[in-house]
Amino acid sequence: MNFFPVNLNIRGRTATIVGGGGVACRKCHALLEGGARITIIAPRLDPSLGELRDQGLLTHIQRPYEPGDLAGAFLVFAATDSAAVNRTVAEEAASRGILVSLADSPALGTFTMPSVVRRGELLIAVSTGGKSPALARLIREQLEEEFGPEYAEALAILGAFREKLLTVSKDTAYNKKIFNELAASPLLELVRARRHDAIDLLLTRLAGPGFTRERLGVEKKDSA
Ligand SMILES: C[C@@]1(CC(=O)O)c2cc3[nH]c(cc4nc(cc5[nH]c(cc(n2)[C@H]1CCC(=O)O)[C@@](C)(CC(=O)O)[C@@H]5CCC(=O)O)C(CC(=O)O)=C4CCC(=O)O)c(CCC(=O)O)c3CC(=O)O
Ligand SMILES: NC(=O)C1=CN([C@@H]2O[C@H](COP(=O)(O)OP(=O)(O)OC[C@H]3O[C@@H](n4cnc5c(N)ncnc54)[C@H](O)[C@@H]3O)[C@@H](O)[C@H]2O)C=CC1
Repeated sequence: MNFFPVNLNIRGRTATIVGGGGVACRKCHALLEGGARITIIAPRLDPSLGELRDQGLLTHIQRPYEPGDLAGAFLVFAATDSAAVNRTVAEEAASRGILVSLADSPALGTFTMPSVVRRGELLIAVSTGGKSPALARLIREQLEEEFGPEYAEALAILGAFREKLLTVSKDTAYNKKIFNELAASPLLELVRARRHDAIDLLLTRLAGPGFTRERLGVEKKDSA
């Protein structure tokens, strides 16, 4: 399956999960990271999902799925242990033009979930086209070793630096040159070594005195 990757903004949008077991639980955690409003329709909820419900992080409708349940959903997950129910859910989603993922038969849906590494706003997603979720997980674990927490901080600096340069300079060719230089600079190593003064030197040498971490609003104190 040649999937098409996108990054969805689901903040405040409704994701409806039919089924409340282990699979629903995994989807639920990923959805909460994206800021979705979650509705779960299931006669039984896994205890970990019960905790999320008690914390007000999801709405639970405690009964089996009924036609019409998907009204208002932006995304749908058919995640029951019944293939027949999952198919019926997928048909309702399709008739309403809502994106749907089936836990048991990916080819019948319109999307699947990748395995994900997050470092701040850096998002690395791995899909195996449904061929081997176990391999997706293994690759994710390898990536977690390679891409440490320093990427979150470096990316915050790159983002603030870019936003400011774009507001003060309209010279696209010049800006592009500076962004490429900064992305290829030792910024990551400097962040890793917490050499904050050296980072300020690098930023100001590239773009001028207004570009210290303090002025960019991304300051961290030097470690002792
Ligand atoms: C198609 C897809 C649809 C979807 O759910 O979106 C799907 C389907 C199925 N998964 C199954 C099994 C397992 N799933 C996992 C784990 C994950 N599964 C995820 C995604 C996907 N799973 C989508 C494709 C992703 C891709 O293309 O790579 C991850 C990446 C993300 C997430 O779930 O959020 C998450 C890893 C999170 C992480 O740790 O990083 C493990 C490993 C484990 O649990 O350790 C196993 C056991 C080992 C194995 O089977 O490989 C079964 C068989 C059930 C049975 O045996 O009956 C089916 C059904 C089928 O294949 O038909
Ligand atoms: N996508 C994935 O990563 C994986 C997919 N699977 C597949 O997903 C299915 C679900 O797996 P688990 O969550 O582990 O199962 P589970 O048995 O833990 O949970 C099933 C849930 O579905 C609910 N349910 C059953 N009938 C329903 C109905 N008519 N309406 C609403 N809810 C209903 C149950 O109350 C329960 O909450 C498995 O049968 C398997 O085919 C399994 C493992 C991984």
